[in-house]
Amino acid sequence: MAPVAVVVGPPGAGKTTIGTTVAGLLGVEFADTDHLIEAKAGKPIPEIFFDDGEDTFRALERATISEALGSFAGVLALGGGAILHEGTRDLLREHTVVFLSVGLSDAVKRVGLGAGRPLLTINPRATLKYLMDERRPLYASVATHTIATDARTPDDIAAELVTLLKQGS
Ligand SMILES: Nc1ncnc2c1ncn2[C@@H]1O[C@H](COP(=O)(O)OP(=O)(O)OP(=O)(O)O)[C@@H](O)[C@H]1O
Ligand SMILES: O=C(O)C1=C[C@@H](O)[C@@H](O)[C@H](O)C1
Ligand SMILES: [Mg+2]
Repeated sequence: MAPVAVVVGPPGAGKTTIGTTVAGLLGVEFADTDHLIEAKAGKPIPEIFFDDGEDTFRALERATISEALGSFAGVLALGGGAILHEGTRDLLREHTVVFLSVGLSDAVKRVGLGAGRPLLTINPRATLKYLMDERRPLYASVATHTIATDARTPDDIAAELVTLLKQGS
């Protein structure tokens, strides 16, 4: 068993929004690894970062993704930084992985002040630019499909993704 699609991209790319819509259109379940991790840890992500540190969070994230890749058949959205972990990138080989790309100005509008995002609490715009520049090649390296999302509605993006999945290309 494997997800019909794994959705990756930076904070604000629309992974949760598009993933939920696509799952609805396909009649399958949607899951977000951030929520699975919070359930497993019994506390919110900012608390995991604060109490245990980012390395512990990334290890927990990798274990959660590994489990979901083998047991979940719906649309799976990953956390924005999941691809930073080499072990997680390795897990994604052989899966259908969709990179939702977004430029800095649309991402900033969508993320707002970064509330609830532990890595974006200070100067969200500059931090987001840094994160996106660092991560873009990593998202691209795991992606089987890339969809540009700037200035497009979630419904339009979701429809393109469903078409890509149905084509199996
Ligand atoms: N294509 C879009 N156009 C305009 N707004 C969008 C678009 N996609 C998502 N949004 C809005 O941007 C915000 C962030 O979207 P969403 O939570 O889906 O992103 P995400 O990639 O899951 O982020 P995170 O990595 O923080 O989980 C939401 O308020 C959502 O409604
Ligand atoms: O971009 C990131 O590194 C993160 C994104 C969120 O989805 C969460 O996984 C967490 O806040 C870390
Ligand atoms: Mg999300």
